[in-house]
Amino acid sequence: MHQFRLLTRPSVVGLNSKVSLNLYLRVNALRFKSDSNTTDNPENNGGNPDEGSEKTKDSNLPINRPEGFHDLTEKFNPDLSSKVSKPSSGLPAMDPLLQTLMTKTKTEYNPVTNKQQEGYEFKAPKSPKQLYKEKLAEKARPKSKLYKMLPSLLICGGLCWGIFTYKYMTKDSNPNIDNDSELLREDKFLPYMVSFKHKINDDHYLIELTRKNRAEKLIHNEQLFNGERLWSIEIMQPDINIVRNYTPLPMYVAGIDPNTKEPHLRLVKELEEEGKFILIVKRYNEGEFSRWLTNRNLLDEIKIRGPIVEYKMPFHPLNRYEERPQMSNTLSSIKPDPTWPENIPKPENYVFYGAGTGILPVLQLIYSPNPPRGFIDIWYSLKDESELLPQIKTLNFFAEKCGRVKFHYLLSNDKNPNHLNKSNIGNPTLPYFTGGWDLRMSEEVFKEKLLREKKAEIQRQMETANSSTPIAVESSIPKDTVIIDSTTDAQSNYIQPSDSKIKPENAYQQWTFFRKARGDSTTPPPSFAFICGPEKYIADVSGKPDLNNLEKKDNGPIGGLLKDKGWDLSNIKRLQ
Ligand SMILES: Cc1cc2nc3c(=O)[nH]c(=O)nc-3n(C[C@H](O)[C@H](O)[C@H](O)COP(=O)(O)OP(=O)(O)OC[C@H]3O[C@@H](n4cnc5c(N)ncnc54)[C@H](O)[C@@H]3O)c2cc1C
Repeated sequence: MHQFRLLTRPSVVGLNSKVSLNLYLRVNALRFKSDSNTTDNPENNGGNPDEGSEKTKDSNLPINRPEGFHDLTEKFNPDLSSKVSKPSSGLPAMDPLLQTLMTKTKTEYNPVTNKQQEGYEFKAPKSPKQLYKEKLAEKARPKSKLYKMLPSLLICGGLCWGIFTYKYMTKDSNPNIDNDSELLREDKFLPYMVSFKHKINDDHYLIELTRKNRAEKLIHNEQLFNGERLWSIEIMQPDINIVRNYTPLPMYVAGIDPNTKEPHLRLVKELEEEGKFILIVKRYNEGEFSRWLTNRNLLDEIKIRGPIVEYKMPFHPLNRYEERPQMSNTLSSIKPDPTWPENIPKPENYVFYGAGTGILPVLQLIYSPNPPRGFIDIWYSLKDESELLPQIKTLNFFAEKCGRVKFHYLLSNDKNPNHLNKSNIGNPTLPYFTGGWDLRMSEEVFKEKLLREKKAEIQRQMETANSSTPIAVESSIPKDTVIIDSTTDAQSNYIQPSDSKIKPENAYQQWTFFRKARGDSTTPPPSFAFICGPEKYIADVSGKPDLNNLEKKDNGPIGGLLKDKGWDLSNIKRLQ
């Protein structure tokens, strides 16, 4: 019974024939040994030695016939196992070696992984027909999506590469293609077009210029106009290759009056409004360029380079604080100035002497966002009032009403000469800010002011409080502190009192009720002067400028009216 079980097991688990045979022989050897032991032991046979010898005869058959495996399998055919031996008292003990063999890991036999196997099979070469069929089957096999899209992807890639190469190669060769995304470039003329033209009087024109493809160019949020600098543009006349400077104003045409045909001008306030500006051009009959420019028609292209910075406002500590609000088209919408810190030097005040189109730089300054915080006294010499657009006159009036500027119009013609004279020129004063020393000084002034305020507050409290509860205040103020009277404080005229409960709604209210009312209406003395106009005008007012040097620094000696009043090269700027 046991013999049969062991014999059949290799075929069940699928071990290879060699292993089966080996296992079988070893098992039988053990079995026979075990059987012989059993037969030798009369107890195991139920004490019958004859029976035991008979059984030995039967069970020894495989040893007597050792010819081969086939004989053994025949002999131990499973059918023979039905021959049940006489039951013994107990199962025979299993040999430990046999047990380990039986528990050995059973692995599936795989001929492919058998490296020792050698094949001598001859594979006949495939016939052309077979090969053809295989090729067809290969073609018919379904392909991945990417594989199918590969040709289209390659074509697209090739096309993109071709377009890019073409654009790159023709980028600079074709000057008419506008590849620049800037509104203005200092080193290159960019295309603008005439978007509006209006004749102001016989020889003055208003021209609105708009950057070509402006909407695309606004993505960079370029801010051209800022009251911190005075700048102009250079316009090129392509036919005769000459260039002239013009001063753009931060304005654009928002509409046209149907009756007067005059343009409605709006100030450029937001970044989205940039890319447009207006020029006021005087046409000279002998002037080649001004004639060409004023002859341009609507939508004509004009090449412009810039911004050419003519003057940059020097640094002032107030620049770090809130800006002065920009002018507006209505007086009530001009926001009041912020309350600037008291311990900072006051902003500088200026005087501007301009003639004809020479007034335009100061208009650019006061109309731009972040206009100068100081006061500007403006002396404007002009031949005829008609050369001034009514809307510009109105804006100038608004600026005056906010206490930012004062315009003196000097109308002068051949019949009624009214030139700038000595009486119109004031003396220069020292600037409020000249460097770090000023900051230290102003801090001291501020500390003293705080002490003074504290003392005043405590005195008020003492007056109103019950006499039974005196407050010890004097101890908080150092004994050697010098208290300056508020009327001598240089800052007091400039800064609106911070404890004021009524806040002005606009710049006009701020000026009228808070500053002017306190006797602040007098023109503050200027510490810097600008002179701009025709050559002769500049020479008469301040002497002839001389820019013939590498740094383009004005070395021309001071002269004219300004020299007599004590001005020098350090506090003037001649814009020619
Ligand atoms: C920084 C700067 C900004 C300027 N901004 C403007 C501006 O916004 N609007 C504007 O119209 N011009 C402005 N100009 C002047 C402008 O650049 C030209 O000089 C002017 O248009 C004349 O050029 P033109 O070629 O027609 O005349 P030109 O051929 O140069 O001169 C011909 C004749 O015109 C007369 N003339 C030329 N210029 C003046 C002048 N300024 N005053 C009096 N007579 C003159 C002279 O008699 C001269 O002989 C500015 C100049 C500078 C330097």
